[in-house]
Amino acid sequence: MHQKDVLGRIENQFISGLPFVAYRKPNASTIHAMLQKNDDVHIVVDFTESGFVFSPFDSELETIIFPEKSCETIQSELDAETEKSTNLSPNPVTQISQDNDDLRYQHIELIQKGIDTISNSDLKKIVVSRIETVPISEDNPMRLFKSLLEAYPTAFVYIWYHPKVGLWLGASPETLLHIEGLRFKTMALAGTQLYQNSMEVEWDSKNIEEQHLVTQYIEHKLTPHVSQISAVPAQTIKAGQLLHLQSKISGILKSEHLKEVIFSLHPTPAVCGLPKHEAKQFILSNENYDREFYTGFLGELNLTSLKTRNSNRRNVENNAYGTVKKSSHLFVNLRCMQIKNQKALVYVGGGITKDSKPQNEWEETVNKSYTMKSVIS
Ligand SMILES: C=C(O[C@H]1C=CC=C(C(=O)O)[C@@H]1O)C(=O)O
Repeated sequence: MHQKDVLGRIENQFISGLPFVAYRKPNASTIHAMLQKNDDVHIVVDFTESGFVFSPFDSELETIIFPEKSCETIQSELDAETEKSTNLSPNPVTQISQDNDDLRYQHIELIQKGIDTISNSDLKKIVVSRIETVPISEDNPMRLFKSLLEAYPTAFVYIWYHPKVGLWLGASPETLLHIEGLRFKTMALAGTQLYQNSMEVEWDSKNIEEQHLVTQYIEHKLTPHVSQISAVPAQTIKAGQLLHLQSKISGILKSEHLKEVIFSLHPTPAVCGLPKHEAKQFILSNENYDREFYTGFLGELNLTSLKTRNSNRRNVENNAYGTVKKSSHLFVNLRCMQIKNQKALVYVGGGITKDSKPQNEWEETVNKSYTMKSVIS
């Protein structure tokens, strides 16, 4: 299939009010889409199901799945034109409108409350977030999806729709879990600064410590579930016009049962805080809005693929005996927006520690908001 055919099929699905997801994995050139055949809301029971999952921030709430068996799956390679990045330039942080003054005041108050709570408790980190509402004239979300594909080739770019739940788009830089058989990969992502034409940047102690806390937490939480685990030292990575610190963590799981592994991580300190329970309580009582699926996770769950034994083998007969491998590829739902009533609800947040400076943390959320806003206006 060609890209325009896949985009045409998902557009028809949208017009018909039927659920679908379309996505492109980081640095990949294939668009995948799953089109559900009716508008039932399917809920995950135990994470042994196969399909595409969409899970909210609050892990007490239900995870939605487009089950593989209830969907038509289609795919296409990206057009050459879509594949090359448009290299969006960063919008200046100085364009702050009157509306933004109120948002700024409220968010700085929340950040300060986070810092005070950390100073007077055992909390080490809290990720506080906000929502920004942007009017949109665009009535065709496929164009937004196409712009995201063009702008963010290294991100997990998606559009997800269910008529009974909502319409979401995003370009996430963060893998929650990638599992093939028993092998897993994940990452500890934290720390943010604006990209200014160089990857050779210095990180201050606040960002280094914040990212280190995330790495330690992930290693600690995964230890009971793995027979092997290792983390590489943090590196600077680019996500749109932002830089983050990232450590890659990988190893071997003890069992294929994913539910415990997923929820030992989710929500990670990259989106919630440390200790997890106390940070989540702070968020639910103080943010004053519902994160819904922002900082939840989404992606392929238990999809099967046939791996041939050895593609170099001369013995063609042997190649016929491949092994069926299950794989899951889940991403954290960051740098995302929900489209509702001709408006884009853009979600942004950042990690607060005892060393946070409220004005800097505010500006960080403004910078993060441009990942979505740059494709809207
Ligand atoms: C919570 C967000 O980012 C997280 C991921 C990377 C860096 C982050 C930070 O520097 O605070 C956040 O933990 C967001 O983009 O809304």
